[in-house]
Amino acid sequence: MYLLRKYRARYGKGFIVSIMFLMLEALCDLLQPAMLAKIIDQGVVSGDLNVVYRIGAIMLLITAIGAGAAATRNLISSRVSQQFGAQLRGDLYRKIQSLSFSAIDKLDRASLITRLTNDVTQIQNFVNGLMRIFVKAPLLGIGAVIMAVRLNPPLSVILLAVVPIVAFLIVMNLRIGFPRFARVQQSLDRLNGYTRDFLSGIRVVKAFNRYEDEAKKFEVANEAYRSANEGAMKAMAIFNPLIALTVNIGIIVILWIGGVRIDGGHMQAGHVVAFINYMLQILFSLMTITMVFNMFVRAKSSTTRIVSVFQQDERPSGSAMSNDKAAGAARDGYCIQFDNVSFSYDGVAGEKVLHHLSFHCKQGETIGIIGSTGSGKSTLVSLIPRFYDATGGTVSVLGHNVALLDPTSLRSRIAIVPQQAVLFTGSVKDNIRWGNEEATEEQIIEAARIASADDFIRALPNGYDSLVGQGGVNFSGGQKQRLSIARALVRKPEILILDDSTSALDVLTEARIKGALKALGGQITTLLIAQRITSVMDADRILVMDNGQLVAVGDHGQLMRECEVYREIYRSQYGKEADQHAAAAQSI
Ligand SMILES: Nc1ncnc2c1ncn2[C@@H]1O[C@H](COP(=O)(O)OP(=O)(O)OP(=O)(O)O)[C@@H](O)[C@H]1O
Repeated sequence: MYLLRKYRARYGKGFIVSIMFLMLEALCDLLQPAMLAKIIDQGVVSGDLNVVYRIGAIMLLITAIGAGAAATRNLISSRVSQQFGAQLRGDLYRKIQSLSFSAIDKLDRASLITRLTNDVTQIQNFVNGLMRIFVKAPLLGIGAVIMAVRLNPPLSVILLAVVPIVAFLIVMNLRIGFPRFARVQQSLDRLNGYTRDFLSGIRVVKAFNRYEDEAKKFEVANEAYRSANEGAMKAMAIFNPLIALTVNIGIIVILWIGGVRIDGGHMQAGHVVAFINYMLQILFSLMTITMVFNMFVRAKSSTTRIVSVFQQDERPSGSAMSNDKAAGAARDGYCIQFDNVSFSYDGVAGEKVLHHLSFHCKQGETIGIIGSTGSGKSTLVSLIPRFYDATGGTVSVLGHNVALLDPTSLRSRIAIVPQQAVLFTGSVKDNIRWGNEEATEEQIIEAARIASADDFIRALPNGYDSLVGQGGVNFSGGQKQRLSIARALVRKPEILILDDSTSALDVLTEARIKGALKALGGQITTLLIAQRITSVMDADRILVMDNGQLVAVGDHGQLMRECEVYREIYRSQYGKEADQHAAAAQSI
């Protein structure tokens, strides 16, 4: 119903025109057996060739009209269903892009791919089926019953026995088929999930020689998919022949009774032929209805899956951020401020990942964030661009409470370089420009220079026009990170978040990038998450995270004197010398 309402206005007209041609086609089909009866009874049996020619010509004309209607209907239905499918796929894609991060976390990525491809195709096929055969089948079925009753009321009693049995078989088929087709979709999701995991981790699989295990996992999923499909097909394989058998028994009974009645002079041979034709039309329509109901069952489970995406929460909304860059910061002097912030991925009642954090930083400062793995560093920075909303306390950017800001407007001020560098297929230049479509050639080169990427890009055979393979396969981890940093810088952000995105760089290159950022003279406020203590040592201030708590804030010297967690991290990375360094720091 949801999809029907959404697309009725746009495709309703084409759908109705197609159905009208379909009705014309069904009418032509229905007239044929009655005319055939006339040819046999009035022409062939009485040897009147004129009747044969006259009615034969009319039959030809009706056939031509039917064929013309079928061709037109085919053209319209194909166009309407293709356009509908393309729009549904596009709308779903846009919806997925607009989903909030929590909604994306809830939906399995592999299942999103199946929804965008297979599920949309199922619905598109069903819509096409509706316009091609579905409406024709009941029309033809009901029309054939009416024509048969008009032709010979006593013989049509046989229909009274056949039709209810077949209707019962169809209902049973649907009841058994629906859960089976739903299982087919679920197993396809799992198969897609394994395929995606395997392909994205193919290097690791090869490095660990895990082909066999991965192949086995795939086989299990593949086998489950096969068995689910087989189960669904079995239901069809049993019921369709049962329906055909019932109708064929009906035909035999007609032939038998018809023969007796012709012998007794109560019926003409042409009527029996026409009656059998109508019976075959009824069989065709019932078989078609079963087939389309099966399509309906698949389309219904696909529709449920697609509608559940459409009903997910979208990105939160809010008011646009003032364009006056200084205005916000001037109000309280802080670029970023966390005030008693708590957060849980499962809403207010869920287990907290961040506990009552409070800190602030001024415009142009560099803030290092360090802490053990899983301590909440990435979660903390993801609250700044409103990827998630804090479940307690307030996060402010340039003096504005982010919970009241429009995320697009807020994110236009922020650039984030994620842990996993993501590159797209295209040229190096395109990849950097992706951060800011309006960036000039000079700005791209400048961003690459600050990110220490300019040298290696120029050394490539085609420089900035060199091609990046899918997922950046032809670049090293450090090169990918530098290109990602350049992409972030070309946005000219006020806030730059580097989420462990210098981990693949050697210390020297990392120092060069930090030096170049510093040389920008405080235009950018930088939050730098790092595992290596050397990465954050020279930051203006360092936040030390432990188990979702902010245990200390200070510069390196201060933390070495006052923070045991920080000293512990230092010790773990510097070994024995660390204690001497710590002692020296404490004496400062
Ligand atoms: N999308 C998510 N849904 C649910 N829990 C999550 C999600 N992302 C992270 N977590 C959980 O939140 C906690 C903090 O994770 P986070 O990624 O912020 O830590 P981190 O300090 O950045 O770790 P690392 O240094 O390993 O990247 C972890 O317990 C993690 O399992």
